[in-house]
Amino acid sequence: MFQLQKLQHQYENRIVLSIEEMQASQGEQILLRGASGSGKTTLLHIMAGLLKPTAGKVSIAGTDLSTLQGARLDQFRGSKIGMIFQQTYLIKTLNVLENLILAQYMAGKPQNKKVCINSLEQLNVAHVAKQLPEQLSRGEAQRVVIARALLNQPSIILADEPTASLDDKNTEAVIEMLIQQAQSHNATLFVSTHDGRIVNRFSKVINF
Ligand SMILES: Nc1ncnc2c1ncn2[C@@H]1O[C@H](COP(=O)(O)OP(=O)(O)OP(=O)(O)O)[C@@H](O)[C@H]1O
Repeated sequence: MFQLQKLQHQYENRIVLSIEEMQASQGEQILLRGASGSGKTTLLHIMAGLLKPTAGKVSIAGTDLSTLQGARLDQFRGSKIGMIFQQTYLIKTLNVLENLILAQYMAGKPQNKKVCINSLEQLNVAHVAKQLPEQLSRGEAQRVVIARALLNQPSIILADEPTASLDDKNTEAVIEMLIQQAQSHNATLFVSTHDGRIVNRFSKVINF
């Protein structure tokens, strides 16, 4: 369901990423492991359609991302891809619930408060629904972002260094949560890391 072919990316004429082929089947959980600067964030941004690769092709659920642009790409991303990136992209002036409703709107889905609250409940953060992003602790913000990423039942979840700067206990909890949630939604999960602590939780590890 996920396929990447002959992918290459350059920043200012410097090749930072070059991958011949990568595939994942539905529900597979994959760790992208590499040192700082090896290109993990670049790859995840390309997979999310946020960055256009210099060359190559990315297909998600049978759709070649390069065939989508503008609103169609936004809608595809919103409905098929759950993103847990280092920047949370939560809108500061909207409360948590409104941020989730916005995510439904962006995906072209009906705006349904109950579904949003349910998603927050699954991550144990329904109590912060009325709070603004700046009023959340880091752990709460991370759970809210995961709840939002899962809201529209994506077929693929992309998490960029979700355990960066977390202690061992929280690292375990976040990875457990991501794996569990991906499993229950039968979503394909890609997690990038340079954190050796989480390698054992994944059956497939791709080294950069
Ligand atoms: N916008 C940009 N313009 C120029 N070079 C960039 C840009 N973004 C990233 N790079 C370079 O591309 C390379 C890969 O960066 P990237 O952020 O993808 O790596 P990473 O593996 O995610 O690193 P980290 O683990 O530190 O987050 C690095 O050498 C970085 O300096």
